[in-house]
Amino acid sequence: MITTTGLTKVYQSRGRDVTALDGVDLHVREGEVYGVIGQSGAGKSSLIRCVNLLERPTSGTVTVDGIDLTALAGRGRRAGKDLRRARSRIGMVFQHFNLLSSRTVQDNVELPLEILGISGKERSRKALELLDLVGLADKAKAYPAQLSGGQKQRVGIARALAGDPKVLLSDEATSALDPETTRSILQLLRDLNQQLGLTVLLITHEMDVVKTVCDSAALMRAGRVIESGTVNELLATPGSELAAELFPVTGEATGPERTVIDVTFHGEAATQPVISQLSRTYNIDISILGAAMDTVAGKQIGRMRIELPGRYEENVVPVGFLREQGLQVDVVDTSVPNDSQALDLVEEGAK
Ligand SMILES: Nc1ncnc2c1ncn2[C@@H]1O[C@H](COP(=O)(O)OP(=O)(O)OP(=O)(O)O)[C@@H](O)[C@H]1O
Repeated sequence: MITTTGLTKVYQSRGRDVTALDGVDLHVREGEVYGVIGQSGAGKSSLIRCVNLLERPTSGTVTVDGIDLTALAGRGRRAGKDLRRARSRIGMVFQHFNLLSSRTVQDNVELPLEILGISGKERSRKALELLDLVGLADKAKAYPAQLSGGQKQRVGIARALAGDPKVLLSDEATSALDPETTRSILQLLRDLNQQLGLTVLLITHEMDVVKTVCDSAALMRAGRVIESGTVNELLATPGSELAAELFPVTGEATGPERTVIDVTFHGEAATQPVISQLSRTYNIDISILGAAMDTVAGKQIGRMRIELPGRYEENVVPVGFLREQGLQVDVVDTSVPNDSQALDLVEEGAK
């Protein structure tokens, strides 16, 4: 639904170049909620502003729903007719809501419809329908100043949906909200995604947002995408930074000559008594250093950090046993062999 290829944005600032985006390739599938996470300055805002051509990229292309937006003329307020039409199919939600304080809630939602030249009666019907959808049917005549932050954001979302977009872009939509309101707004985005089949691209600096609502995620640093994939793929990728942050477990080895591993349990594996089987089969004592259960991307996942006696070379077979049970095993000490060397060792151990 959204594809960027080689997206680059270089700003001129006080006579020098600032590279905000450095060749970003992004693929957002139809109907998914895709989160881009990164620290301040990583380039997230530049990315979202380039995706709807509020900023014109220095190079690279942006395709939304099959239309190459970068091929259409203009940018920002000076967009040409074709670009404006394409942009009306992309809703945008802002961190600080950007509501007009002199207009009622209903008139705020009607604004994009006025710009599209829709008649008064039809505008009013559509705005009331959208306010009902976001749970604010009773606030149509209120003014933004009379609303809570969460209600203002609901109005922002209703306004973003006015042009029947297929894509919703969300720029830190929950950053100004308290945790409970954040949860309700994320739930609303999820509901809209499912009810309307809306594709959502959101940027955030909060890992909890990704954990709560995203099907896929990308990690940005210094204008580049460092990692990306579905949340489940990321969680199953050994060494993934996003996975470690989405689902951290801690715990230190209790002494030398120990092997510390993180075991991740997905789906069926979560209910198998693998740790006691491991202990019995190989007659080893296992210490649990840390553990957590959580719901990530709507699925129950468990992660446990355990310690086995002896160095890694002595534990190749038990580690292989865990992997055979369908568990993901990450060895915590980075001095251990890489995956293919580990596989050789498992094969040798099995002989
Ligand atoms: N209009 C601009 N002119 C010059 N430099 C800019 C401009 N906009 C952004 N930058 C620079 O580009 C880089 C990326 O900024 P951007 O706002 O895209 O990052 P971000 O990840 O969204 O950060 P934040 O969460 O703080 O908004 C930063 O170094 C920033 O200073």
